[in-house]
Order: sequence, then C-alpha cells, then structure tokens
Amino acid sequence: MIEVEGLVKTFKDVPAVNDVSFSVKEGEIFAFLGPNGAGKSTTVQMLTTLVRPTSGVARVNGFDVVKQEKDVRLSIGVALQETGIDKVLTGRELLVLQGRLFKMSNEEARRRADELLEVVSLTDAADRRSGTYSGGMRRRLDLALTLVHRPTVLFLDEPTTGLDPASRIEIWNEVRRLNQEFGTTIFLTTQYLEEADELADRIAIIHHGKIVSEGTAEELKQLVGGETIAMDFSNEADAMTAATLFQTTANGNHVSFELRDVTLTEIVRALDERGLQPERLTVKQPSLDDVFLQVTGESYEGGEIRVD
Ligand SMILES: Nc1ncnc2c1ncn2[C@@H]1O[C@H](COP(=O)(O)OP(=O)(O)OP(=O)(O)O)[C@@H](O)[C@H]1O
Repeated sequence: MIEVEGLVKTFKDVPAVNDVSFSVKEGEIFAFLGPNGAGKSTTVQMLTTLVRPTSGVARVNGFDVVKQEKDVRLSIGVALQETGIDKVLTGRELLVLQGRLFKMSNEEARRRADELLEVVSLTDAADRRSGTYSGGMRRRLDLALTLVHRPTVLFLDEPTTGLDPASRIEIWNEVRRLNQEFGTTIFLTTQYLEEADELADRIAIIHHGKIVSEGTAEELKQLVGGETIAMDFSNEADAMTAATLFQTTANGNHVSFELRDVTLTEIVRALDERGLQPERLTVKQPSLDDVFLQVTGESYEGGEIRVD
C-alpha cells in the first residue's frame, strides 16, 4: 500500500528526512515514532503530496507521489496536526460539505454524513456548532472528514498530541475500529511511546531524519532482551546467597537479572528451598523507552504521558 525507497528531504542543506525506506502492507497500522523534529511531519507531507521529496521514490496505493499526485490525493485521507475545521458550521454540515466537494449528490453526501457520525460516535452532537466540541470530539470529526470519500489509506499526523488521556483513548478506539471494520491501512506518526505500543502492528523509530529501528513492538522490545526480575532482601547476606544461586552479583540488598532460561516458578521454588524470602519481588517487561535508549544512545524525550 505504501512503498518508500531512499526518501530524502533537505531544507537549505539541513536533512529533515535522510534516506528513509519502508513499506506498509494493506490493512496494517504502521507508526512512525520519534521526538519533536525527528522528521515525522515532513515524511507525511511527502507521502501525501504536500511537499516534494529532494530525492527518493514513494508510492501510495501504487501511485507515485510526484508523478501521480492527483491519483494519490484521491485515494488517501489525511488528518494533519493543525485541524482547520470551521467552528461555525455543525459537524453534520461540515461532513455534507466535504461530500459535496468530492462530487457526491446532496442526498448521497447526507447519507454518508449520517454513517460517519455514527462511526466516530458523534451522532448526538451532529447538529451542534463544531466550535462547541471538546478537543477529542474535534479530532473525531477530523477523522470522519478524512473518511468521506472512502480512502483505503489514512495518514494521521500526531492524532492525539495535546489531548487529555481520556480523549486520547477515545481516538485510539476509533483508529482501531476504522482499521478492523473497514480494513483501512493507517500510517500514523506519534511522539508517544504508549500510542505506538497500543496501536501499531509495526513501528519505525525515527531519529534525526533516519529510521533507527523497525519491527513489531515485541520485536523491538526483544532488542533490549527479555523480562528482568528484581528482588530486595532485608539484609546483604541473603542478597549475596540469592545472587550466587542465580549466578549473578548482588548490589547491596538488591539482586536483579534477566529472566532467560529460568521461569518465575523455578525462581520462587529455589528461593523457598533455601529459606530465602525477598521483601519485594518484581518482574519488569522491557519498554519502548528501553528500546529508544538502546538504539539511539539517548533517553526518550517525547511527550511522555501515562494513561493507566
Ligand atoms: N519548511 C521547513 N523549512 C526548514 N526546515 C524545516 C521545514 N520543515 C521542517 N523543517 C525541519 O526539519 C526537521 C524535521 O521536522 P519535522 O516537522 O518533520 O519533524 P517532526 O518529527 O514532525 O516533529 P514535530 O512533532 O515537531 O512536528 C526539523 O529540524 C525542522 O526544523
């Protein structure tokens, strides 16, 4: 659905996107994850024909983004960071207008508006001015507007930036629904690690204009190793005994190691057999934070938020 080969965009000698290649399969949700200034928006703008690449090739739906601009535009839906939604018109009016712009008859545009209001759960607010909508509702309306002409590929540039956690989850649900119910292929950019982890089938981490790692969230996490187990004892002697038992070293009262060839049950049993009782025992899954640190050597400074 999306094929990108050696894509470059240079602004006055500064490479914003520097030799990026990837492909997105039909029906996939693919996330470009990176901090501010990594080159995400510039990539979206090239793929949606708004910015001309300096070099490289990109095809969307089989159409070349430079040579077949019009075909690309007609086959995609795009929601950019700044929503330019008129505030005076109602959600329904805006959707009908969009349908008319795509040359639908009045009746067809009305029918499509009803359908989409339902899809993004805005039926109850359909006849209110969009200026009265919350941030989350506006993003949902924005999503609906991108869907009017039934695009097969959707580009969402930072769809939840600036939203509160509850609205963010609403958008995640809508994006999942569009993908599952209609099979829409989705390319999204995000600076939130959780968002990529939650939504994407595959993730490309972009840093200073280059893809530094790519894979499923699981594959990326495997790069930094498996789960780790950590235990704290009430005294250093017990910690040392436990460390010897698991062929590792203690750090004061603390012992931690990667859960590789041993299961949690085996560990608990081994501790029990020697009368060792840790005060605390935790198992930690690797996170995309750990991956980012590993592949870039820098800690992640994106707009981190917790939603759990
Ligand atoms: N029109 C432009 N002229 C000059 N430099 C630009 C232009 N657009 C982007 N850049 C630069 O290119 C780099 C990548 O920007 P881009 O907007 O693609 O990053 P991003 O990952 O989308 O970040 P953000 O989340 O802040 O939008 C940045 O250093 C930016 O300053």
